[in-house]
Amino acid sequence: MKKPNYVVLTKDAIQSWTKNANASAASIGIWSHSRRPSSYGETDFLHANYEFKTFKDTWKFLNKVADGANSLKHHPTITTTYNKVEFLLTTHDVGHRVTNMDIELAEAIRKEFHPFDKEVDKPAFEK
Ligand SMILES: C[C@H](O)[C@H](O)[C@H]1CNC2=NC(N)=NC(=O)C2=N1
Repeated sequence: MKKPNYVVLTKDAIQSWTKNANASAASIGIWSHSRRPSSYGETDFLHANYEFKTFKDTWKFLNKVADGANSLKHHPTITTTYNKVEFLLTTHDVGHRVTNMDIELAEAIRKEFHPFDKEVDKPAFEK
């Protein structure tokens, strides 16, 4: 399969994206950039946690994300338990760095979350 032209992003470029993305988020769906050792060596990734009202909503969302990832040909690492979802986004093809494709996928995830955003009870001070 043909691979996209990946652009490995600088720390500053990633930071400016997370800052902008998080400006409109409350406590759910905050994106951050981290680096940690893994079995592949150092791994750079974008990270976020999401929360839903029900298990059913969680999987409605996850199925949309799966469709989006398939279209983009870029796939997230997902950990999910009941109403919680954790994403790790990194680009394997360039040695586990954060690229333009991770940002595109993160944007697709953020978009899919919109219909669910209002449903989750937020602490009173955030309402
Ligand atoms: C050929 C195909 O597009 C590539 O193997 C894609 C598939 N999905 C991918 N997903 C992620 N997260 N990183 C990749 O490097 C990657 N590569």
